Amino acid sequence: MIKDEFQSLQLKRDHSACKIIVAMEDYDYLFKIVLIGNAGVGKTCLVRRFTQGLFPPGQGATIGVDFMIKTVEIKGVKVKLQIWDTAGQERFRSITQSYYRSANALILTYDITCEDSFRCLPEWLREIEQYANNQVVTILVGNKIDLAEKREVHRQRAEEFAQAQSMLYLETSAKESDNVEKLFLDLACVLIREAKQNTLDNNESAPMPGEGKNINYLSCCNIN
Ligand SMILES: Nc1nc2c(ncn2[C@@H]2O[C@H](COP(=O)(O)OP(=O)(O)OP(=O)(O)O)[C@@H](O)[C@H]2O)c(=O)[nH]1
Repeated sequence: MIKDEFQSLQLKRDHSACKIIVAMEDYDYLFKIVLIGNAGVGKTCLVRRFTQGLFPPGQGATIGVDFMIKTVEIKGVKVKLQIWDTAGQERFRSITQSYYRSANALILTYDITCEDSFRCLPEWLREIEQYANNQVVTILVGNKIDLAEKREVHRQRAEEFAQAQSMLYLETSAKESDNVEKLFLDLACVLIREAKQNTLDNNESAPMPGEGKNINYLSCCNIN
């Protein structure tokens, strides 16, 4: 009797352990995506639009780093996206830099209505060069396209800049939900392709920051 109870307990334990393992492996890929860019360009709003389907009223500045998770399915492949939202304010730079290293993708965001946020891009690229691994996928995002009448950065100029830096380019509106889903899903698609080619940086033998290689990601996904 005691033995039976013990066996039943063992079975239950094995069963629950099994369940935990199933839950832990309930995705095919896990990717870390980090949003960077000047304060106020809309990084948090992009993340919240994608993960929660809302545009937060009176969104305050991010303090340090925040993260959210969303699992998506692309052509039968389950992809867990760990999305890190960093503070754009200069005073948090030393904290946020430490998140670049293990990122699979970076979303470098600027505000199309703010020339200054575009002018700072070379500075952000230097940060990427210095702190990210050289296989990171980088996409340049011009946010706030709902404010077309206030546009200060022409699309063509931004596209040319992105192309010169071997980055993908997309314009979004977190407010109107334009291209937000596309941004994350297309990025996931690129990352799946890279993972399949075994070129993602997920291990100790990863190249060190600054070893420098730019990558063109063009074919499988339909960014632009
Ligand atoms: N019109 C419009 N406003 C936006 C959009 N995205 C964000 N905003 C507004 O821009 C302001 C800053 O948005 P945040 O998402 O906090 O910007 P952030 O880049 O995360 O800022 P930090 O956390 O300081 O780095 C907020 O007032 C938002 O309501 C957008 O697509 N359109």
